[in-house]
Amino acid sequence: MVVSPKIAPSMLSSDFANLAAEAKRMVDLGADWLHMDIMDGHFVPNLTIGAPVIESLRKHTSAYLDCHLMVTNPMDYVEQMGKAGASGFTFHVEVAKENWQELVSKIKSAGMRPGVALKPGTPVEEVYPLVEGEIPVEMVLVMTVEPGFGGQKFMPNMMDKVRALRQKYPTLDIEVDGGLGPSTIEAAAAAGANCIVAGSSVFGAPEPGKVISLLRTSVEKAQPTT
Ligand SMILES: O=C(CO)[C@H](O)[C@H](O)COP(=O)(O)O
Ligand SMILES: [Fe+2]
Repeated sequence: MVVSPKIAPSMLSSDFANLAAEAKRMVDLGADWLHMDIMDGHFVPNLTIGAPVIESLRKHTSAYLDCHLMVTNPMDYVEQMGKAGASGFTFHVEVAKENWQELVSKIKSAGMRPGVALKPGTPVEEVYPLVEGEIPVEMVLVMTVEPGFGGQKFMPNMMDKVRALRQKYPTLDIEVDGGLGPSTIEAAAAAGANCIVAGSSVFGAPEPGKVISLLRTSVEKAQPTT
């Protein structure tokens, strides 16, 4: 297998009042990562959680916290997110055109894994320099909905971006986020995505563990065997 599947339930769809228990439930059901959506009410028209919640959650889990920062000034969050115990720090390319090199370097120095995300309207070519940089990002997150809210409809035309990335970077972690579930995973896996964020399809299912394992099996089946 060239790249390993990472199934990341989006905690945005969890019961925030019981976050520690929800995180444990997802890990016990087979989640590889926990996807944490940080929104500032400015980059996107919604406000969620920040470093204090990551810090609280970190006391209850050793899971990989895959933090997706939908914020206008990601640089302002690096230090606090690192101290809070975030594992991955994925910022949006749309707000890091000038300073991405410094940002990636600071994310690494703060002990986190850097990733870059792109909105549906952003051309995939914009992230190539970040993947090929002197200090490269280690994951690209292709948004398959407009960022801001869970429960939206998957945009299949975003798979062209995933295909282009996979063709260019065979071992890169490529994450898809938004509207992923049993009815859309085949398209994403066939295009080459290996990190799968799923919120409403997991938390809304009668048996979330079955959805997690279905997502994993789809990614495994789509991988080349050599
Ligand atoms: O980044 C996000 C929204 O901006 C969420 O991670 C995403 O929407 C997950 O939710 P769902 O699987 O329900 O679409
Ligand atoms: Fe997300």
